[in-house]
Parts: sequence; structure tokens; C-alpha cells
Amino acid sequence: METYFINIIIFTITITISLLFRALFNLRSFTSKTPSQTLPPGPPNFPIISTIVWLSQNLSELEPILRNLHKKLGPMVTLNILSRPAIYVSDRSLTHQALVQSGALFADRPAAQTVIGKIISRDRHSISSASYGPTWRLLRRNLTSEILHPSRVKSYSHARKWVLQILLDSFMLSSKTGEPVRVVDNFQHAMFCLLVLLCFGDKLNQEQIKEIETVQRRLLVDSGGRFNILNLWPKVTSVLLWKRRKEFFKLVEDQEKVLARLIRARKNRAAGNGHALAYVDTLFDLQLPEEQKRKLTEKEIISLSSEFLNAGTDTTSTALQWIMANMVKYPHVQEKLYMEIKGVMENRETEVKEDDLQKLPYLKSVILEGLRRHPPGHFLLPHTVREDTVLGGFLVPKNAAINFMVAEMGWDPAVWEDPMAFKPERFVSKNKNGEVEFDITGSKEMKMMPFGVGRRICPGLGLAMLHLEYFVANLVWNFEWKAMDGDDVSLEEKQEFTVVMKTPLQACIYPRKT
Ligand code: HEM
Repeated sequence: METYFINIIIFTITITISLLFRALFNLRSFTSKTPSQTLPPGPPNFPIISTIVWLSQNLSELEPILRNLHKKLGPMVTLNILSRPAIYVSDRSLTHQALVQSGALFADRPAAQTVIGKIISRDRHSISSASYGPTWRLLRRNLTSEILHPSRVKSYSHARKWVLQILLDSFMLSSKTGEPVRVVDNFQHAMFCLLVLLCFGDKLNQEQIKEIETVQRRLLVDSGGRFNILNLWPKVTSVLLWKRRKEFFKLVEDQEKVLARLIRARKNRAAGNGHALAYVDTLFDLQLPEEQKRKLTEKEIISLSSEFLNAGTDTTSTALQWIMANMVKYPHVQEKLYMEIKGVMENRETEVKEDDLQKLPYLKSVILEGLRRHPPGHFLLPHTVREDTVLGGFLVPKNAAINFMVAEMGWDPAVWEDPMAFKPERFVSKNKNGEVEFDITGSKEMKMMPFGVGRRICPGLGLAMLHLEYFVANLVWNFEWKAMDGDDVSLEEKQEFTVVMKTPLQACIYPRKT
């Protein structure tokens, strides 16, 4: 029955789209207003129909459409999604102007407009969804100073060593079978273990970690997938698709149960009993400045923990998979990296240590090239402005959503020669200590922005770079990675929570030292 209703909805949408889609794209809006009073150009707005058209696209379908619109209409275009305009910017210097030079003006987030978004962000009590103001500042500063500070990150090096060993053991076992290994699940699990330990402390076992991973992953994947339709005409779909709606709420409830159990255990533990500080510990006593200094509720702590896990796991494991895929595809890059590592390892056998990483400039170049060529997110999270603003001669109205095309900027042929090729050598410029000199924060000049730029730049940048450098170095040091016979390693992309490999990497791996 439910499938029947979905088919009716999809059928109606398809008919509407097919009748109007071409017309939408061939038309342009004409106006007598000056540019600074008008929105950036875009396909004309037919209120309900435009929303249906855009909501029924996922981001990977939207990206080529936007690319075409930018070619025709210029670096800023407007789509009309739900009740507000959504502006997309493809130009690097306009992005720098907005997010760096006018950072405070463009630092706000739009309120979630979809049913799913509203529930998941739990009334905007997460760093990524909070408005730009005292609560956001408190939550973000808490994360960066208490957990992502280099000294705290260093105190968790035993956790990285433990996870690395699990990864190496499992690859060693697989290598003995001689069969190619599908690596994505191992990478996702490894990153998840690390983030769970930072979030809930290091006394969890594999079973507990797996339980959290299961609920988080289902909610993450299905919210952007099969539950997405609940965002269309919520009053109608909540009746017609009541079973799916119920399933969504059950999943939210399951997630709350699993995370609440861990949060309570952490809260009730005796103080000062030798546990390393975890992210949830830092949340219990925070006082919300905008709400009479009240403490966070359990649901809000769940929201923040869930954000921490989601933000740091798929992004990093996706980047890791893309980088290793390029190691397999381009054996000369892998060999050059191996030789660099060999140069600093002397007679040591197994682990490339965290202190070794700064002596490996080519490794850093490989990671930067991986993030440029395959940024895990091809867009930022949506930004907004609190007052009408002008950018590039066009109006950005108060509360409009504005987003920036991350991948396009890293592939700009005006900056990068042969931009679609994988060439770590691009990042050769080094400082007097022999370290790669490249400003990934884009504060002076923006050439790529896999972590965003400006006030909302990813606070996990340092941790993510450490994870990528540490794991890539150790995977290449311990194993030789080769393509399966006759496999060219396809770099085709697919949009999930991040932009992943459409055909997940399968590699033959051979221990370097037997
Ligand atoms: C390769 C790994 C990662 C990539 C590519 C990445 C990328 C991004 C991007 C593009 C944004 C949006 C910036 C904007 O909207 O302007 C973001 C935001 C965020 N990221 Fe990351 N991220 C990564 C890893 C991490 C890690 C490890 C953590 C935490 C442990 C993290 C936590 C966050 C948070 C909390 C935000 C919201 C910031 C705000 O709104 O103020 N990320 N990240």
C-alpha cells in the first residue's frame, strides 16, 4: 500500500517535471531593477513546482545542473527551494569575499525547513545548525579548546595506535586469502572507533561501538535517502506514508536510547577515577548564555554527540578511501611515498609514529591532493545572512540560503594545471623547515576549501589531517596496494552523506615485510 502511494507521488512529480523542466531551464527572468536589488539569475520560480523539482534531486544530480546554470548565467545563481531562495556561488574570489572578508555577515545558518532536518538538529542545538551567536560560540569553543586542542588530541594517540592495529590485523588476515579486499567498511569502522572513544571515553568494547555505529549509520544514510520523501508535503505524506514516518521516529528513538545509556553512564561515573576526558564530559556543565544559563538537556547532549560522530567519521573515511584508490591507480605515487617513509623509518619495523609525520612532506602533498581532487563534500553546509546584503552586485536577501561549490573551486583550471589529474607534486612549495607550505584555511587566498573557510570552517580540520596522514602512512608502509587484474580503479562518484566512490575500492594487498 505504501509503495502504491509513493508511486502515485513519484508519478505526479515526474509528469509535472517532464512538462515543465525544459521550459524552466530555457527561460530567464527579466527585471527592470538594478543588479544590487535583484537576486542572482536562475530558472524562474513556479512556487510549488520549483520546490518539487529541486527537492526530488539529490545533491549529485543538482551539481551538474548547477554547473550548467553557472556556465550560462554566471558565478551566482538562484534556485527556489521551499519558501526561500537558495543561492549557489561557484567563484573563488566571491567566496573569499563572502566567507573571509565579510565573515561575520555570512556566518549564520538557515533554520532547517524540512521535517527531518528539524528533528535531527533538535531545535538547532548542535554546532553546525546553531545560529551565529553566543550559543554557537560557546559550543564551538568548548569543542575546539577541550577536545580538538593539540594536547588533548595527543593524549588519545594510544586510541589511534589501537585502531591502527585492528586495521592492520584485519588486512593481514585478508591478504593471506589472496582475494581482493573491499576496504571501505574497515575504514569506516576504524574512524568510527576513534570518534566514539573521543566522544564517550576509552573504556568501550567493540560490541558497544558496533551498536552505536549501527544506529548512527542507519539514521545518517536513510535521512538523506528513503526518509527524504517525508519532507515533501509533510501533512500529506505523514498520512499516506505513516509506516515510513513511524519507522523514522522509531530509528530516532533507538538512537536516543543507545546514546542516552552511554551519556548517563559517563555522568554517573565517580569523578577523577582515571578516565581520560571525553567530549560528553565537557557538555554536562555548559550553561547556555541565551537561555538563562540553563544546562543542556539530555536530548541536546545526544544531538551534539551525534553531530560529533557523524561529522568526523564518514568525511575522513571517504577521504581515506579516495586517497588509497589513487595509491592503487598510480603505483609510482605509492612507491615515491613508500620511499619517503623508508627514509625516516631507519630500522624500525612496524608503526610510523605520529612524531614522524612532520618529516614526511610528500605524504602531506598526497593528502592535500586527495582532498583537492576528491573533497568528501562538494558543497558546504548552507549559510545565510541576517540582513539583506550585496555580493557580486546581486542581492542576497535576509534568511536566503547561500552555498558554495567546494569541488568546482578545487578543480578551477585558472589555478590548477590539468585539474582532474592526481599530482601531489603540485604542493611542492616548502618552508625553511622542509614542511609543505599551503594554507588550507584559505584566509589569505582561496585555492581550494575541502574544510570550508572563514568563521564556520570545520573545527575538526587538524584532527582529520592527523587521522589521514597517520593511516595513509601506515597502510602504505605495511602493505603494497595493487589493483585487481584488469581493473582500472574507477573514479566515478556517488552522493551519499559524502561523495563516495561509486564502485568501492577493491585492492589486492601484499605485506611489505613477511
Ligand atoms: C576529512 C574530514 C573532514 C572534512 C572534509 C570536513 C569538512 C567540513 C565542512 C566542509 C564543513 C562545513 C563548513 C561550512 O559550512 O562553512 C564542516 C563543518 C563541521 N565539521 Fe568537519 N570535516 C571533516 C572532519 C571533521 C571532524 C574530524 C570533526 C570533529 C571531530 C568535524 C566537525 C565539524 C563541525 C562540528 C562542523 C560545523 C562547524 C560550524 O558550523 O561551526 N569535521 N566540516
